[in-house]
Amino acid sequence: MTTPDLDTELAAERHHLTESRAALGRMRDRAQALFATGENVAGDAYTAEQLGRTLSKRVAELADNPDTPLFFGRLDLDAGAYHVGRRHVTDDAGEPMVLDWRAPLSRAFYRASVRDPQGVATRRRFGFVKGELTSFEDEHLDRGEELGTNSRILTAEIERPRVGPMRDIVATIQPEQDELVRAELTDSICVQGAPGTGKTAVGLHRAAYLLYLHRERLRRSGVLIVGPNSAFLSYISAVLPALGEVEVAQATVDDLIARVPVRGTDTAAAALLKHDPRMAEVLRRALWGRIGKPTEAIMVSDGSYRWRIDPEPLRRVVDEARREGLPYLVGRERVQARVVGLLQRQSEYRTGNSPGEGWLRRMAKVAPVRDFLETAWPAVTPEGLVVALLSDAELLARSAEGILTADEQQELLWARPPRSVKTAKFSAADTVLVDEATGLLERQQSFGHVVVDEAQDLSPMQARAIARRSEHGSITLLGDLAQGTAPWAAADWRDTLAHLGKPDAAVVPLTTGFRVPAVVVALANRLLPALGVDVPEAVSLRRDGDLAIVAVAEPADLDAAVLVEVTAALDHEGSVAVIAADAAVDRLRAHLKTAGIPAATPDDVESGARVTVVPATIVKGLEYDHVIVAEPADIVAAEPRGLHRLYVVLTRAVSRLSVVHAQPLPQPLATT
Ligand SMILES: Nc1ncnc2c1ncn2[C@@H]1O[C@H](COP(=O)(O)OP(=O)(O)OP(=O)(O)O)[C@@H](O)[C@H]1O
Repeated sequence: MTTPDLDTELAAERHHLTESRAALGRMRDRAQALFATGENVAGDAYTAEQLGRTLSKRVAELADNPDTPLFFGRLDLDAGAYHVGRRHVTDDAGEPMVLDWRAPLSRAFYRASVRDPQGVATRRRFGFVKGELTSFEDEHLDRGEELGTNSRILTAEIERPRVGPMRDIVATIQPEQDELVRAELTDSICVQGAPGTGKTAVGLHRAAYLLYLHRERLRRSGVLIVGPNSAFLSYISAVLPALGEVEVAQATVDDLIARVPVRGTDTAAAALLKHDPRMAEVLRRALWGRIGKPTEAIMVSDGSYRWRIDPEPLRRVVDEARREGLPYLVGRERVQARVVGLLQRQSEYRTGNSPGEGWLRRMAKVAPVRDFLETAWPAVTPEGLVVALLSDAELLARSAEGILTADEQQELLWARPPRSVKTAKFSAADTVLVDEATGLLERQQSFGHVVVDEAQDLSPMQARAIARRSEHGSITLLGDLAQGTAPWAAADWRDTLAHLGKPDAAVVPLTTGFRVPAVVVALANRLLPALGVDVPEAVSLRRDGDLAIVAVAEPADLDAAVLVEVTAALDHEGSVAVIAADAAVDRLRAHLKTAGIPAATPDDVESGARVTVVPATIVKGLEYDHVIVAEPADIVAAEPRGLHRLYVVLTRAVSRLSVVHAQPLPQPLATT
């Protein structure tokens, strides 16, 4: 840095920060005032409500968090200097004081380099402590100076202790991440990245970026973030609001398809089969096989008239509607409307008058038309279709012929069919079948953009459920094949992309790790050859960090050893997590409690407790400064893809990892 008078310069920047905060405050006051008077100016109740909603959103978007810097960088271009920050701030004359990080001009902040300066003479990064500007760092690109990942401010940001929910990374997005964040709305992309390479961060920032660039369009169609579980969703839930985006839907795949309550269970084999893409074709056949060939005429009495439609034209109506390839219930409505149309034509011919709306509605419901529809194109619900398929061996055999073996069909059939659709005890896997059936029956909402995190665990049928919700939009798929723990986890992204209906999406790797220290990555990487996937190894940017392997003599000593590690970790700043096989979680939590250390659950990101005890099966996507893994052999033994689970568990640590074990370490870790 070669600034003539650092103090004066810093004072000037602080002044600009104070002024910008004040200007943002005035922008918020104006929005607030409009919000307060909105009801008086809007004509009717509906417009008033719409306006009120827009304005209250606007007020929320303009919220200022005093703990985060309003701007974090400055670009000196030929055309002048711009501060780059979380949102646009303008002075009372409308002149920019802070430029939104997503504005086209801000792009150079992330991408400019000595080789390609993009008009930038100097790039300045600011250091902050709790929203107070404390330092800055200049790169004079025009003089060939470039810090890259050696930036002190970037390093401090990456190494800062993690407490509470996930934070945004707008100040330090790296060039290869920025390329993904700013990809076109029409581009569907798949990011394969090792643990901690910023996939989640990239996905969330991409959502914010797209909303900025295509605000109106995406407000109408919506942006959806799909994550693996509710603990993960609450961990990431603060990022988009901090970026001023308060209106993005976040859901797990299960939330998305939750049409029926889950009250039943499956064998592992049946669940696997229900997530198999062959089931889509079986369901399709079961549904369309219901359509019958009209053999009888329809006769309708209408006052003194009698109308008749012969089987032949009825057959034509049904065949035509079938060929149109519409969702089943839309097709049914078509058939109904066309049959009424045929009646209408007869009536017009005979009476010389056009019948009114009431007549058309009545004809659609008369018994002969209803009876015809019930045989030719029967009504059905998604739940009804699934119940029928899983209860009726003959229907299943007919629908699955040449697709499922007899054994597979047997595996699917309910041992005791429910008495009615209402009393059916659907399993979690049945819900994907019900969703597939829904997609066959009716049109589903398609979002403008869908971000899917931890996508390696999507089953083909879950991928199809997401495909239906992004049919007219694009997707960002984020994941790591090495972290696939579901029985149907993907081995190749091309398969998942095909099921998602985006077979041509680019698969882009991210390899620089921002979370896990190099010593810990080296340990976790020992598992990679045993995981059976072809992925690039992570390269950690972090040289700090500690790893301790603690062997105890007896299983009975394990909890005490974990307690020692937790106590030691509490001497340092940052969050502490004990991660264990699910079955050991209650025991460990009780042990800590007896020792006077209350532990939070992972759902509770706002909890004041510094220690969290986390079941291995829900730790995916989360991170903690100090991680204590209790008995890795139990984590591996708990499930078929236990080694993959252990890989996930070991890569949650930001600063320190302690592995406490009484049993021998799992094979790949034991070899030193
Ligand atoms: N450019 C960056 N600057 C600062 N911190 C970053 C950057 N990129 C990522 N991080 C931080 O690194 C950590 C890991 O990021 P993130 O959770 O997005 O990784 P991931 O690839 O989704 O990991 P996993 O595979 O474990 O789910 C987070 O704390 C994130 O804030």
